[in-house]
Amino acid sequence: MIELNNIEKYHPAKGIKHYVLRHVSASIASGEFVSVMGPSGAGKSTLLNILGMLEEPTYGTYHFMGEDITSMNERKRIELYRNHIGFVFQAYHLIDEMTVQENIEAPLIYKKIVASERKSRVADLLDRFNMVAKKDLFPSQLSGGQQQLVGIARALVAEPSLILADEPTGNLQSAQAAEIMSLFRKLNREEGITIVQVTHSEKNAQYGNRILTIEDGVVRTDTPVAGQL
Ligand SMILES: Nc1ncnc2c1ncn2[C@@H]1O[C@H](COP(=O)(O)OP(=O)(O)OP(=O)(O)O)[C@@H](O)[C@H]1O
Repeated sequence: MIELNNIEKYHPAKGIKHYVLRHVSASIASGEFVSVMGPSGAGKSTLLNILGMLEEPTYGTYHFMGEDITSMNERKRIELYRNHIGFVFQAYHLIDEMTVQENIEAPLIYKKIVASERKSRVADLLDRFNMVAKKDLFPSQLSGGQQQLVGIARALVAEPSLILADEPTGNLQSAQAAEIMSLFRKLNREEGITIVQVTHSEKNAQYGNRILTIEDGVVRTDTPVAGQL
């Protein structure tokens, strides 16, 4: 599903190249659940943003589902993103002025999906996540764990093949974090959704099948998880 070949990313500042990623090559197969770990500032979020087409690498190539993203025009890239990728953020990034229901529905409006289909998909997700009673509340009226469930429902509503999650439980208590990780495991195992998450938590990383560690922009280790949770 994902093939990164010799990816480099730097930000020029005062004539000096500040490298964030160097010589990153990696492949992720469909159906995997991969955790990206490493110290603060190592380049994890940058890597995830490149995978999610939110940032472009300075050099190297990125193939997603067989297509070369690095040489693709923006319109096609956005279409590929909308059809295949769901992003989950640490800080949820919900729209404060929209209700739970409207937040979940938003990606379908961008995809120009008709209202009846939108309503039915949103209703299914609300039901699945036990949030029917909360559908008319605003994000500020929910707990952190509930807000993240809405964030995940919004990522799922367009039926993505890949979920990218940047510290999805970073703002949550451990019980809520475990609930979110169990949900990811279920989506991965039962629905075959590929997941790549950035995490600082050893425990969260054990829910996946593989751990990539990054240090100073370089992939240091790539190891399977023994005794996956
Ligand atoms: N637009 C930018 N301009 C200059 N430097 C940047 C920019 N974006 C990121 N960086 C630098 O790139 C490096 C990697 O950032 P990144 O957010 O990918 O790290 P991270 O591993 O996700 O860190 P954390 O765990 O703290 O979130 C950091 O040193 C950061 O300061």
